[in-house]
Amino acid sequence: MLHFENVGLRYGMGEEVVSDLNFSIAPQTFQFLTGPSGAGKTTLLRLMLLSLRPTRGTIHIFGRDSATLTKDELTGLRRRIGVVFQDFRLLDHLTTYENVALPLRALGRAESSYRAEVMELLRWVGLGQRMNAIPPVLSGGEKQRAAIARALIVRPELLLADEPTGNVDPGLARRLLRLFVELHRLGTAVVIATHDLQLMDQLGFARRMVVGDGRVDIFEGNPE
Ligand SMILES: Nc1ncnc2c1ncn2[C@@H]1O[C@H](COP(=O)(O)OP(=O)(O)OP(=O)(O)O)[C@@H](O)[C@H]1O
Repeated sequence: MLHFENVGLRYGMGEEVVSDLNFSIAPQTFQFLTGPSGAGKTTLLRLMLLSLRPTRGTIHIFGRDSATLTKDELTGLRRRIGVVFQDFRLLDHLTTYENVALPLRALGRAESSYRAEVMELLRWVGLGQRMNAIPPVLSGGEKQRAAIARALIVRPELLLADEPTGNVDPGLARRLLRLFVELHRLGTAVVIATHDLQLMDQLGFARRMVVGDGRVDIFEGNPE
């Protein structure tokens, strides 16, 4: 579903942050993206989302060469991707419930068809009591969980998450990881950027993509 061929990226006139990347993300797979701070994990996630264009090489997404996509086509493809970024990007004037329901509303679904589903997911991520709160009054960890719920609610084909358990305690991190695994089992390809070795060790089957020195080394997980 996602294929990088000789991809390189530099910001402005700087050195290449990543060079000659060649890898694929297959449907229904689970991978961690890891590596030292500043190695290029966020850059790689932004390339996968096509919010950054490679300075060289090609990226194929859902079978299409990203360089040939029109703006509308790009918007259509992005709807198939769930994203959790470090700055959450919640809408401050909407409640937590409304933020999470937004992608379903955008798909034209009637509220009666998704209300119970949204509430169940919010309870699962520990926001059952915060459904009517607006993001400015949520803690960092609560915002992060709202952003995760919003990314998961449409069961995207591809999920890209940047440090999704960075602001929560270990118990909740394990619970959120279970949610990502469940999504994967339902058919989503999951990419989680993390520094958390303990978290990665909990999923022996997950592939590890280690970013460093501009390259990505891939270590396959154990068979499930
Ligand atoms: N918009 C930008 N303009 C210029 N340089 C950038 C930009 N964004 C990132 N960089 C540089 O690119 C490199 C990779 O950054 P990136 O944020 O992808 O790393 P990271 O592995 O996600 O780091 P962290 O783990 O600290 O979040 C760093 O040297 C960073 O300073």
